[in-house]
Amino acid sequence: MLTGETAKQLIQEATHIRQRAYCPYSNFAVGAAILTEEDERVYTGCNIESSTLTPSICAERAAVPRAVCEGYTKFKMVAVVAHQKGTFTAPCGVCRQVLSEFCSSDGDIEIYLSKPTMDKILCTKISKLLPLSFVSYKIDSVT
Ligand SMILES: O=c1ccn([C@H]2C[C@H](O)[C@@H](CO)O2)c(=O)[nH]1
Ligand SMILES: [Zn+2]
Repeated sequence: MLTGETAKQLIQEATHIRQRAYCPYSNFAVGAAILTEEDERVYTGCNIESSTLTPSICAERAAVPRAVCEGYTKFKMVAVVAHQKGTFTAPCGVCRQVLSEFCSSDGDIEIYLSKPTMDKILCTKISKLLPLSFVSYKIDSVT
């Protein structure tokens, strides 16, 4: 359970798991941490690559099954940590779709993008990263 500066603690958890990244093909290590709405649990993941590349899994999607298998399906916040010069590392399209499945009861997820140094942190939300996602597409609300 996180208290106090929750987003920063979540970024620290993502930074920690990033050390476990298995990324011999890209050499690009990513860590992700999910804070659940229920019980404020934290579940983390790192990217895991395959020599055949296609089955590689992103850090965000490595963290999701750890939360869901423990019974947590409402995500309040997600932190993503990588080290890319001059830009933030944002979740890929597939991860955006997967995360949007598990929005908290307000219908959104806060997303924090950071480097391990935390010198700059970008705060956004899944509804901004993936507007009109498949799960939120309600035919009656579109005129
Ligand atoms: O948000 C992201 C972006 C990229 N990657 C991984 C996929 C691949 O292993 C490596 C290079 O794209 O980084 C993630 O895990 N999360
Ligand atoms: Zn991804």
